[in-house]
Amino acid sequence: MPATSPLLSPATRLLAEQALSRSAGAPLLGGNAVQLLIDAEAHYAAWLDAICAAQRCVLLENYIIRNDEVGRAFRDALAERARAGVFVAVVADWMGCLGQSGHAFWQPLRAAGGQVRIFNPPKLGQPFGWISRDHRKLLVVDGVQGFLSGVCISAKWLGDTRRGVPPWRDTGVALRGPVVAEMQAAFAQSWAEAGGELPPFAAVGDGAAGDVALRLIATQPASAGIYRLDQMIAALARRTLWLTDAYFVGTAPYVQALTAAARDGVDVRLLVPGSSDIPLVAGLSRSGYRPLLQAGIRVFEWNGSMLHAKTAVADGQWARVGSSNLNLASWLSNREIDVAIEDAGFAARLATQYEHDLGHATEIVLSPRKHRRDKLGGATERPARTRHDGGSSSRAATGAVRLANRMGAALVDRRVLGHADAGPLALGALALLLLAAVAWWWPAVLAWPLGLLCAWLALNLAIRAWRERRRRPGADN
Ligand SMILES: O=P(O)(O)OC[C@H](O)CO
Repeated sequence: MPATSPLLSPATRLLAEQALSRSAGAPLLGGNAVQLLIDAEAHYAAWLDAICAAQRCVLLENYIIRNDEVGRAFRDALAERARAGVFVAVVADWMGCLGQSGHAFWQPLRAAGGQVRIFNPPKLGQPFGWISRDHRKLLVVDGVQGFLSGVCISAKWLGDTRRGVPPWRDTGVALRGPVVAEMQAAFAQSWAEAGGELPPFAAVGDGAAGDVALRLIATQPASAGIYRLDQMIAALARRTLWLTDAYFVGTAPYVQALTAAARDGVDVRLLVPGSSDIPLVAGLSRSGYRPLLQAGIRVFEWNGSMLHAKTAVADGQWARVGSSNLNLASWLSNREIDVAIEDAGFAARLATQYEHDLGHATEIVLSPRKHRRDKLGGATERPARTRHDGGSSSRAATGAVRLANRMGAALVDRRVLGHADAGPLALGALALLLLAAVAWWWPAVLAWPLGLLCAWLALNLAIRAWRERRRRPGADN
């Protein structure tokens, strides 16, 4: 499947290389060194070590940076480097950080000379602009060391020993080599999007640091590189495709790609949280298991506090690690950053970790009457649930999209619905019945919010029209 796979002839390999480059929108870069990072403790140690040793610049972009002991350790390390004359720039997402950290949290860093930009706060003229989030987890230091991951900066990832909550399971990588210049360029785009250009830096180290070939896929809203790549990998996999995801809500084309691979005999596995920080989404994700299981895909639920990793490993040759969840928010509307690695050594390390993770997971199997959960050998009991503070843009979106998909399919008879669709459909029917009752007896309860929504949209459209009218002709060229 991947271009380097020994399973392919040279001609097929060339074709696969072309297909992967075009679908990802990213060329294959050789000469890199990659280190696998497992769980937040290893991440925070490596990230803080790199920040504390920075001599020229630190570029940090993260969806959530929380005002707790972990967030403050990062902020203080960044402030110390800024005081020492290092260029420090931080992009944090407005929605990810909502209720997690505010203006006052960043004051010490700004006072030390560091710069902080909050990505995409609500703006007049963009009533649905909030949907697009900066969901990346990226750190670049001195142009020579880069990190990307699923890990945010929050003590939540470390668990809570007093309450018996183990650390979250998450995955990232530390990178050196030519890819770091690409990571820096990806940060520069987010920085510019959040308010203005980065100052020019001295040339970054782009010399070879190892022998790993990879693609850096830094997506922007609607660029969909990861969406195309995920489907392409499902199409090209020949023996194994092992996926881990925190908020899986597959679209029909993606589920079709996975089921087609499984029906061709590919060993397709999906590892998802058993106890999610968003129980509603976990429940809705579960309702999508049946078509996967019926096609022969093996589904596993993690028994720990929360599985937050976003990884894929295929045919012992290809691996993906990063911030993208397998759902529409990540595929189409967010800024994400992932790395697709074509290296047997790295793929073997990730596959070994996957098998280790399955030792702490419960396999979900179909039974004639209901789903039955089979424990794997060595599986552990599920610990206490995680706290439900903090938010992901994926969460509400994934639940709403799945429910809307089911209802849409039922109403227009677009696809065959199964037993597992009954629950969401009944929920939708109940909600619509309640709405109908409210509209009948208390119309003002619906009319007022609808009127306000229309006024709000009208105001935003008018502002947008006014701005467009004031733009100089040709300003887009
Ligand atoms: O959107 P994610 O995947 O970074 O997840 C964020 C967490 O859900 C925060 O609780």
